Amino acid sequence: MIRLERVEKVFKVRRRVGRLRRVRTEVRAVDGISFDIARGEMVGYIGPNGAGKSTTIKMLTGILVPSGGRVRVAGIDPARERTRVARRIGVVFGQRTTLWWDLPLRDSYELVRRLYRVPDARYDRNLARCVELLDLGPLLDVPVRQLSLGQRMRGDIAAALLHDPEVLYLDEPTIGLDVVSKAKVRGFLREVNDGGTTVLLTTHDLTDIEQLCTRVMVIDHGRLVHDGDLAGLHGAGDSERTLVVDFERELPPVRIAGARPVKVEGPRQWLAFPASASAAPLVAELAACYPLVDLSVREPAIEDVIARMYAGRAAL
Ligand SMILES: Nc1ncnc2c1ncn2[C@@H]1O[C@H](COP(=O)(O)OP(=O)(O)OP(=O)(O)O)[C@@H](O)[C@H]1O
Repeated sequence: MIRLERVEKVFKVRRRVGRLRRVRTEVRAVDGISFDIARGEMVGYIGPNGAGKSTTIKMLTGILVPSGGRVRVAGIDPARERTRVARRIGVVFGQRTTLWWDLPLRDSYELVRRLYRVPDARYDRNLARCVELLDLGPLLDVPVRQLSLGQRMRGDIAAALLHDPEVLYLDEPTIGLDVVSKAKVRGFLREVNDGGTTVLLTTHDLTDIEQLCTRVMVIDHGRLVHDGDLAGLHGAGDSERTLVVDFERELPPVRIAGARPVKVEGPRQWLAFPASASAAPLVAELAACYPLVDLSVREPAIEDVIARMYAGRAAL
């Protein structure tokens, strides 16, 4: 469905040197990336800030023309046939809305319908499904500017799906959302993918990846440094997850096999354990041996996982 062959994107920029001089330099935002994504896959695309994720997605939509290599989406070259590719893809940028700010959601959707010439029956069916699964009913007549971030995000995701795209690109779809909204968005994306839509998901939240993607690609300095499952990524860098545990009262740092105490703050304690291991036996032991009130599992930051991955390689 998506094929990249040695794709490059080089930006020419002018940099200030000293007070008066400016020199021309190049930024290699994407530096020879190749990958294939099959129809129906849901793939995570992660990396630190400035790694080249957005640039890749912009080349997949045809907004940016590659400096080298070959891009195909559903067999189409996006840079040459931008309108044709637009009918096959949906895009959600978490940080920006594609909706009309002053219009109610319903009117924005109507404009999308006309823009893509979506047949009435198909539009009605898709809208009804999004309204039901994303709880948009009470929001349809509210102007976009009055929506909360989580509501707006759900509105944006629906707008991207009304024309039945075969491929969905999501750039940080859960950024800034509370736990409930995140769960709603993730549940919906799972349904969309189960329905056969190919999804490429960019995120800084490893929980998104853990809950949604069987495959994750990591980009750093414009290069692909990992393509495999999340456990493989954690394993490559010996990264750690953290159990955040609330006890009934203050306790000395608890010691259980397979985890190490990291921090104690009143009745709350943080315990690190290998990210590739299951949390279940640790939770069972804590529940059996200590006065447990609440517990959650935190994923490591993507930056930490990548730093550990490099450290692991350097040690080989
Ligand atoms: N239009 C542009 N002109 C010049 N340089 C650019 C342009 N767009 C991106 N870059 C540079 O290309 C590199 C990759 O940027 P990109 O936005 O693709 O990263 P990203 O992985 O999406 O980062 P983030 O997680 O912060 O969104 C960065 O060094 C960035 O400064």
